[in-house]
Amino acid sequence: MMGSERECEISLPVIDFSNEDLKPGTQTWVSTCDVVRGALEHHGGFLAHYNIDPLLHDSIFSAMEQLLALPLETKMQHTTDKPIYSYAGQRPDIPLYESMAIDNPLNAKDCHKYTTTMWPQGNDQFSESVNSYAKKVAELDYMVKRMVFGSYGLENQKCESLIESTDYILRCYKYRTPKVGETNLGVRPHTDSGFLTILNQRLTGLEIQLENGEWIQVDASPSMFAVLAGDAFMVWSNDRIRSCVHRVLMNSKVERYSLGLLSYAGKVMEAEEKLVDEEHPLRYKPFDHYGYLRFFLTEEAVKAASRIKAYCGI
Ligand SMILES: O=C(O)CCC(=O)C(=O)O
Ligand SMILES: [Fe+2]
Repeated sequence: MMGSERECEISLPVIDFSNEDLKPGTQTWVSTCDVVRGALEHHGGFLAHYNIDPLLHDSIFSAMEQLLALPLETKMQHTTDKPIYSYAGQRPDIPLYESMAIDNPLNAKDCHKYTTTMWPQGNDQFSESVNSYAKKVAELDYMVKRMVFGSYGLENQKCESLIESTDYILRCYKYRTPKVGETNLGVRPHTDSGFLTILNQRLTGLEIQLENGEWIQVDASPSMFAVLAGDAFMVWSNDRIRSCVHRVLMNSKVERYSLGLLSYAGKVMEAEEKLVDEEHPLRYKPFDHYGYLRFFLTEEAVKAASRIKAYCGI
């Protein structure tokens, strides 16, 4: 199904990224670029149908179950110098939630290093699954970014240099089931602080808020990926694209696992100059993504109506 321009204004399109005809230069590519951009401008996201090898899907999810089943002290080890939580959880306001981040999962050596921190005796299956899965989902990330650049009429070279200076994180989420009387809130409504987030969930629970305020439940399927713009994409696009509001509700009787490939700008980034004009005056100062992540948890940020505007809005 390919939503028309009108359709993607009212609902979240499901875009088929496994279509063989989806190659730069084809008519399908050109029309898909516009649907991708339309969905990101209206809702901050869309759903992507993207096939991954079922064996890889099974192995990455069992790898994540193993990881999150490690003792808390093991999971809480410091694994990155970046200002991100390598382990997040044990929060009284969202007691069901836990997550762990693997820094630079596209690099086999970094996957191996992370793995030996968690399993000093080694766990090749874990590090290989992480690396293969991240590489496969990164292909989708590149395609989406190329399409957005294409739809705005920007040179591909600009996209290549953005991708080159991008840092990736693979974050895995686990939600336990609520106890009697406990909230079923997994994660409260929020936008992500990154550039683009690509989520795949093992069980339903993820919900996306449309432009009109309506909440849409995302289906759980190995080939269904939610592609969500984060605050940095909003900065880059000078507010043409909005960051996607989403939340997680635990409505199942078993633990829920979900996986996200998150991208961050590794270099100071400015709003794309071609997206600044009289009708769209410059809205942001140069943006230091890691500076933003450090700012993100300060009291000033928590109090702000918009954290990104508080950090670098003009
Ligand atoms: O569990 C999920 O699928 C997404 C979690 C999420 O949105 C987040 O932690 O930022
Ligand atoms: Fe999120």
